[in-house]
Amino acid sequence: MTEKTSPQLEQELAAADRQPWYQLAFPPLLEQGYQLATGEQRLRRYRLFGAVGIVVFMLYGLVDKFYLADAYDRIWIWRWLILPGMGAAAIIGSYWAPLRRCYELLVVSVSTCCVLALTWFFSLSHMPTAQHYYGGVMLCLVFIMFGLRIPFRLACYSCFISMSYLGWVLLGWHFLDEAIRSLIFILVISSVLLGLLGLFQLEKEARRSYLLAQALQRDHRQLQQGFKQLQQISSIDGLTGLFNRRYFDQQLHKVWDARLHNKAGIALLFVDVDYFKKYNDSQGHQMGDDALIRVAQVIGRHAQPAHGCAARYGGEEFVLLLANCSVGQATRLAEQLRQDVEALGLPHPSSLCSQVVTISIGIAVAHASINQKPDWLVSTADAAVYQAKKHGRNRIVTMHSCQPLPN
Ligand SMILES: Nc1nc2c(ncn2[C@@H]2O[C@H](COP(=O)(O)OP(=O)(O)OP(=O)(O)O)[C@@H](O)[C@H]2O)c(=O)[nH]1
Repeated sequence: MTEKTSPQLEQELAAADRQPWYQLAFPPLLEQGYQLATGEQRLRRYRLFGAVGIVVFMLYGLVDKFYLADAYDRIWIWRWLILPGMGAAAIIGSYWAPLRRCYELLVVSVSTCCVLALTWFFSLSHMPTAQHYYGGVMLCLVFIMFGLRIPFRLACYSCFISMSYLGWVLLGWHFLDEAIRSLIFILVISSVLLGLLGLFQLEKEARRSYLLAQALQRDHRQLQQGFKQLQQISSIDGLTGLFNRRYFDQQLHKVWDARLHNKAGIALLFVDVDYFKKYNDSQGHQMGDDALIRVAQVIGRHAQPAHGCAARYGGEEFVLLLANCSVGQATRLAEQLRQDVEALGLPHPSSLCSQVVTISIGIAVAHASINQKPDWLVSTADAAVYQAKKHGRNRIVTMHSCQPLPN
């Protein structure tokens, strides 16, 4: 079965296509799908980059010893224990399902804490070397944006909080020249703005790719549905709903080829409605159509879809193909079919053989063989039905190949 695109998803795909360039969120159903589709990948990235980030953050502890020597006593515990511990806890927590819903918030919180801590570290020091620590702040923010690649919206919050605290610290950091402090702030804020712009583009691209993939999947589903409908239309008879001759021909060859090395017999029942021209002439064409539909329904009930098919061969002629069928089984089934049609009791006053609509059935049974073509079944069943007509109609005649057949 091809999966159908839900109308809501269809609408949302169209709406997402018209979204303004600055909008990053999809409509609800699409957004849910996007989060689901990318969730695992993001989680893996947070774990891997988070672990690398923790190691790098701790390595800088060696630098603190020389560059922030006067504040090292207060810093080291944060640098070596508290912040790496928070990071490690967040990574371990990612394996705990209830935490996954708010996991991104946790990642942003921990990484923002690291930026704030870095800013706090150098604000504690009065060594001239401390001013170089703005580079660390920048590095940390770039890592959050392009290493962890957190969502743009959360990155904005993180940058806003970090920049506010940095600005506040720089304002009160009087031992450094005001011009240098302004330069530091401008450098950091401009790199943050450029970073955010890049992150916005990255997220936009990722979302556009997802949208494109969804639209392609939808088109693929629609094509599959259309193809299936076309296949059905091209193989079904419009009046009776049975398969048409085209489909029957294909099935006959398929069944025959599949049983070339099989001992089971293949039976073909050729069914012809008796005196149907007279029925049409007396009852009218519309009634004739109705009678064909009723007869077709009975024939359809005797079909075994897994091993053959029932089809309208043309006009008032039908065929019933039965694989794995002996002469005895085919004859019994044909007799039952004949009786069932008769039992419909469709009045046929102009028939010369009965008061009701009846059928004649020609049966051909054979083993599939490379020395014989499957068309043999059709011509033989046709000849058999001709015999049935000749001998009075409303009867069955069986013919089979000269090779031994199962009874
Ligand atoms: N109502 C209706 N009639 C159809 C349809 N297709 C074919 N027929 C009619 O079926 C009749 C078949 O007539 P014949 O081939 O002479 O066969 P018959 O009258 O049944 O005679 P026997 O087969 O010898 O009993 C023709 O009158 C066709 O017009 C159809 O779709 N609807």
